[in-house]
Amino acid sequence: MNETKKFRLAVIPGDGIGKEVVREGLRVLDHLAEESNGRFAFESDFFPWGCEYYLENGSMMDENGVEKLKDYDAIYFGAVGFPGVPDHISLWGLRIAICQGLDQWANIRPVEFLPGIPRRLNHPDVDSLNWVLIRENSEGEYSGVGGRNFSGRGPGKEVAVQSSLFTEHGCERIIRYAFDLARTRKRKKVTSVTKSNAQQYGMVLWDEVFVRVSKDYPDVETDQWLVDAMAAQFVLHPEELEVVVASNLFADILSDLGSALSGSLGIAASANLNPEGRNPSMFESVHGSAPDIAGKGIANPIGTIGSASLMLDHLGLTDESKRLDTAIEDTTRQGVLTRDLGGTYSTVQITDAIIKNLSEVKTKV
Ligand SMILES: NC(=O)C1=CN([C@@H]2O[C@H](COP(=O)(O)OP(=O)(O)OC[C@H]3O[C@@H](n4cnc5c(N)ncnc54)[C@H](O)[C@@H]3O)[C@@H](O)[C@H]2O)C=CC1
Ligand SMILES: CC(=O)C(=O)O
Ligand SMILES: [K+]
Ligand SMILES: [Mn+2]
Repeated sequence: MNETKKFRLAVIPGDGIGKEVVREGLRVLDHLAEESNGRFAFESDFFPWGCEYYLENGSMMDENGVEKLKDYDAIYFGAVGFPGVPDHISLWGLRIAICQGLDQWANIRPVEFLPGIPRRLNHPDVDSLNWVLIRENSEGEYSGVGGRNFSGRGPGKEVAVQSSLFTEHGCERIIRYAFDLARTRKRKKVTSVTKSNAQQYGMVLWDEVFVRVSKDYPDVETDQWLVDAMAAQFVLHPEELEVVVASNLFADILSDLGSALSGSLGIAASANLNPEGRNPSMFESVHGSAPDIAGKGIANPIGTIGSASLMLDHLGLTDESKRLDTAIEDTTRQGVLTRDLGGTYSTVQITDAIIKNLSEVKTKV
């Protein structure tokens, strides 16, 4: 018998429902490893980083936390943020620290319309819709450039500066990524989203790079939109969307819109990739820690389980990834849904159903 292929995972459940949904994702991964009969295995190390850790230790993660993560094949992440710690401290101290620290510059956020889910979008093609948002994940509006409390100003006269930073290199690599991805899809089309009428420096640079790079891909159709109109396009003409590339902030907002249109924020998966493979990539749901429903056992685990599927694919376990996607689809088609989708099933029951369906699709794919 061949030697077992071992994958080392860094698991960071984080805060709120992050902990509840990562637990479920790991059950699915363990199930897949078990039924592989020793073909592969996951070795998971847990990192208790998050808001509780911050309240005890004064930082969101270990001082050399990002360095520690470099030893792993992949990072499986829940969500970060909880009342008691300001959101900008928790987000910058953990998720952004990891994404920027490990140069995970491509955030892939598919928008998928699963079967059996009440439709929020009244569109004739709704059952066949799917597109993918490519979010620039290293700079732009989340570059952290700015400041507050400039000297000489008293109460009531504060000034804050929050700048966006766009580099030609940063724009080019994410735009090329989008074009390369488009070439693998049925419809070869990339839509670029900016706001270069009002943001006349960084976004104009982005537009120029987009036009230049597009010339290397004459086989790929292109489209350019301003973000306000694109928000409407998501609702009015989603059949026009295939690969959509946008800046850090714009794609962040558009991905929540896309997931809501497809049913719920709870079903959206994502991958934070370092495409060169110099550092591990990180897989997490699109949603946050949802303090409003944390601890109730009702969070939808599909976004995080779907992110495990993206991780499997990234690790070369492509059959397992496809089977997991099929099992998720079977589960929603059977009407096994959490409350955010109008169902009554718990977080754990959704996972139970996915695992059961996995056993049934073993022979199908
Ligand atoms: N990548 C990350 O770790 C992210 C962290 N956050 C943080 O999360 C915290 C809460 O942020 P919010 O703006 O409330 O966004 P959120 O995504 O946590 O929640 C928004 C709404 O969607 C619902 N929801 C989200 N995920 C769900 C799921 N799996 N199942 C059912 N319902 C779900 C929540 O109950 C809430 O009503 C903040 O601290 C924020 O900074 C927000 C987004 C991403
Ligand atoms: C922070 C956040 O909202 C996101 O990464 O989607
Ligand atoms: K998340
Ligand atoms: Mn977001």
